Amino acid sequence: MLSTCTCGSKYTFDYVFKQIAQGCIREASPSPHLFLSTLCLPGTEQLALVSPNAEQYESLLRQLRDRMEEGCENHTNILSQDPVVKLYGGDWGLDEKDMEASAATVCSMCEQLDADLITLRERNEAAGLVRDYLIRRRVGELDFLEVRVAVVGNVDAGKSTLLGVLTHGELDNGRGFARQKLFRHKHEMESGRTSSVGNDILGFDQEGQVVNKPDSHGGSLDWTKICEKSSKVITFIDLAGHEKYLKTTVFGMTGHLPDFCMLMVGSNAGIVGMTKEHLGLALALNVPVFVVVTKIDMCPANILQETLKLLQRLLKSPGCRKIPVLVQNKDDVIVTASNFSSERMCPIFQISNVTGENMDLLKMFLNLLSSRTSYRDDQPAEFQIDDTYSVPGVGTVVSGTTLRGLIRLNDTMLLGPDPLGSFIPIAVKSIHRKRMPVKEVRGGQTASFALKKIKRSSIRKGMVMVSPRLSPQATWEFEAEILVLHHPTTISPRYQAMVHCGSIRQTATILSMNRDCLRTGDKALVHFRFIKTPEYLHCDQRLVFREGRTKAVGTITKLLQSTNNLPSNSKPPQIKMQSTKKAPLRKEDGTTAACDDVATIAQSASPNTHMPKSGGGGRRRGGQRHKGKSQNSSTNSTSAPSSSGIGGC
Ligand SMILES: Nc1nc2c(ncn2[C@@H]2O[C@H](COP(=O)(O)OP(=O)(O)OP(=O)(O)O)[C@@H](O)[C@H]2O)c(=O)[nH]1
Repeated sequence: MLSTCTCGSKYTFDYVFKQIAQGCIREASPSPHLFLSTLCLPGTEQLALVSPNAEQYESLLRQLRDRMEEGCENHTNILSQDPVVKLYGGDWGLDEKDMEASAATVCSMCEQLDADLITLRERNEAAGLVRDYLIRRRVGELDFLEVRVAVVGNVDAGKSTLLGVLTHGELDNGRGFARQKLFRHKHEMESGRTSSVGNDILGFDQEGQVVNKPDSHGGSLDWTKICEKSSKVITFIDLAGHEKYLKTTVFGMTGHLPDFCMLMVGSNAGIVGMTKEHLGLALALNVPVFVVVTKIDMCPANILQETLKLLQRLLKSPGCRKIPVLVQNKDDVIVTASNFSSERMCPIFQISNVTGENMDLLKMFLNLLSSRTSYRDDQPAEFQIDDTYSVPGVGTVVSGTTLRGLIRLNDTMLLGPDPLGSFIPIAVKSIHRKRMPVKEVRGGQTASFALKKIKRSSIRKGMVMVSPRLSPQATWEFEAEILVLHHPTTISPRYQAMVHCGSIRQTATILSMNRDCLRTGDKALVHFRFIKTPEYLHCDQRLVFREGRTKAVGTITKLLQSTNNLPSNSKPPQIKMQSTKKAPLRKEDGTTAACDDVATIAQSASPNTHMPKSGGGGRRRGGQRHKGKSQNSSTNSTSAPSSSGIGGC
């Protein structure tokens, strides 16, 4: 039987959070987790799952379906929500017979909903058995649930090492062994520093077991095999910890649309360098954060305690308003994972990449995470481009994230905006998802498309491919409500800084604002204008506005000046970019590409094409920084005002 019905009772989210904040999270009963995961019938105090009548069964089934489709408008399609159900008796615990009967009922409901019932944990309480189950919907043979996790933290926090350990299943030696498998470039091998956005994948099968099996020669990973065997794939967006790569890290956080952010902190170093900066970025973009404290094997106990104390203080501070929860056992994992998307809870893991301590808890947590993106196939499709490639024998390939809708092979989409704000019809020649050729992709999934009859130089990051149903418009000017997080002096009209919004990264000028000038902590409605090209924007999109140490975050409130958006069949004006002739496969920033899917596209087109070895994902290296610089300083043909407003009021 399921627990006492708690719907509509005092166990609200606030109550749950208060309980957690007061350290009552592991109270025997009532557990906050039960509130979130219990199925109940209205007006029933206790509910028999042992032998429900037809009406009860129908009601339970409906609730379970709703839980699985939570957050999805109209429920016309399924969100990848994996609910956790706890089976226990009214006084905490069931005898074995009732437990089996209850489990059989839930199992039959799962069958009806085409889902699997996975045992997470079983324990014996004073009054009997208690079991936690994960209910995971089944996916097609070549399909899998996708969750994106951005990995941030200061230099040397152990980001690349943890990803190496997780994805390759081999512990580190404390001297950079595990991260070697992820580095693809000589300068990274030499400096031990990540310099740009990398992708690594970790697959879980239906039972929640890791499927990654590195090749015994060289330790590379076969992404296609991982995806074939997985029902859930976690894509780690590995970001650079060094301040000089902050712009690339911001791009990774805005352009790669992470569902969650894993903030890494070296226990011996503590909250240093970029830690607060990265945490602030995740908060500004409303990305739920969990913290992983590394190197507990080499950290004296008092230093570790000090780091944890400071971390908890930071998370609870008015700026963060998080509820830190130290994860110490499977119970905590289940509680935090089921409540995580609420954004306020912040689980803290303490791990060692060298001894592997608590790695199982972290893996269990990752397996329980659900994507935050809901999708419906009937929505008009939108795809945002975060990189472009030239693939010999194939042509132009774009990679990015499907924001909504469904894109099928041979669909005609509108690609744009070009510098004049136009969108041109374009046919999708082939689609790859995590290096696997597929026939379609939907909202929330990353993909690469080979496009017909278009030069790579006509495409740039920040462009979109959208359904013609949307009649897209490009925007030069927009209004946003912004909050200045930091500026050394004052910001006034004509100030220019880089706007990061989705995969858009372009300098914009402040034309006007509803205050004379802005200082750190000020909020204002600000009128912006892009300096180079119009962009495809939406109201309510989050943005980051930054230049050096100046930082502001905000939300777009109005699109002000749109361009003529009629799809033009004329050849789009080409943006001046680097030549693509020399290298077999070149990225937009001129470095050799090793994109997830592009490698496969290239190989399928021409087996002799030289590509970096697979494994650990494609790494994109430092060029973005220089590219961004040139963008910043590029001359502008529009009527945008000059940048003389910097700092002056
Ligand atoms: N003893 C010990 N050493 C660790 C642990 N995790 C990482 N290291 C070591 O710490 C060093 C830095 O780790 P990295 O993974 O390169 O750090 P990073 O955060 O990716 O650094 P950037 O890429 O520059 O941002 C390496 O020498 C690792 O071997 C750990 O849990 N215990």
